Amino acid sequence: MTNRDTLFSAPVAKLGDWTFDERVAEVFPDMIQRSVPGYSNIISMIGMLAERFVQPDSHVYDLGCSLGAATLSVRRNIQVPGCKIIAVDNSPAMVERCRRHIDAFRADTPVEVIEADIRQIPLENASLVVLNFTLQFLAPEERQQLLNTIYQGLKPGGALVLSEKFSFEDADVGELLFNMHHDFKRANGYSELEISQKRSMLENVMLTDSVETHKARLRQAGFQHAEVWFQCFNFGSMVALKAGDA
Ligand SMILES: C[S@@+](CC[C@H](N)C(=O)[O-])C[C@H]1O[C@@H](n2cnc3c(N)ncnc32)[C@H](O)[C@@H]1O
Ligand SMILES: O=C(O)C(=O)C[C@]1(C(=O)O)C=C[C@@H](O)C=C1
Repeated sequence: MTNRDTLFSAPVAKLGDWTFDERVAEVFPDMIQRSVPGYSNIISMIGMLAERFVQPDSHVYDLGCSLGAATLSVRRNIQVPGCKIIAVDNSPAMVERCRRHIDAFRADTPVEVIEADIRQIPLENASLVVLNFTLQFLAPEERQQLLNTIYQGLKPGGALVLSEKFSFEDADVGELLFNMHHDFKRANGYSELEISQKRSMLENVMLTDSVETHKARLRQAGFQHAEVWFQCFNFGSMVALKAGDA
């Protein structure tokens, strides 16, 4: 059973900044499905990427895991000895539901769900790191440091999956894709009021980058290869690779 997102269907007198609180966590599966074009494809394909990249006796990190959708997709798709998935989120409401959600399914690979800030956790022995629509919620000046830490925590041959809402260097394309995203939300039953109230709440807390900016940061962190593997309108996912042992 998923609850329908009607959080912003009535006018809100004082719109504050966006937070991942109890009310958002309660409707999150419906909200993200109706807000992010391609979300369920990305979740399924993260499982396929896991099948290819997860190494024995290594860690998988799901950073900003929310309710654990990417973690579950990874876990469903790997049969690797000695592997552990570490799912991290700093929203207590998300973490509590994530633990229940993960425990509802049986599987061999252990999952540790940690309530913590992803800017502060140590990363080690990783073969796969997932940042599925999370980096965009860090302040832009903090993004490089996290990517550096991820690169250093990855084993040779490891990969980072980085999904984001993108901005575009070409203003006309940017406007088209922004409008297509709004069409997508309308087609999924969101009203103009819901769309504009959410947009204004996200304005200060979700600052998007272009694919070019992401690539430059990934290169700077040390990743030898990075490319977009999925895109729908202004949402997409990149994969960045750390070279294997020579
Ligand atoms: C859009 S959601 C991610 C969706 C999720 N990865 C999925 O695939 O369903 C962003 C998540 O990042 C978390 N988050 C944002 N900043 C964080 C931080 N500094 N440390 C830990 N979690 C953070 C939020 O609490 C939220 O649950
Ligand atoms: O840009 C928007 O309108 C969004 O709704 C995006 C977005 C996201 O990309 O994380 C923002 C918050 C919610 O977690 C779901 C989707």
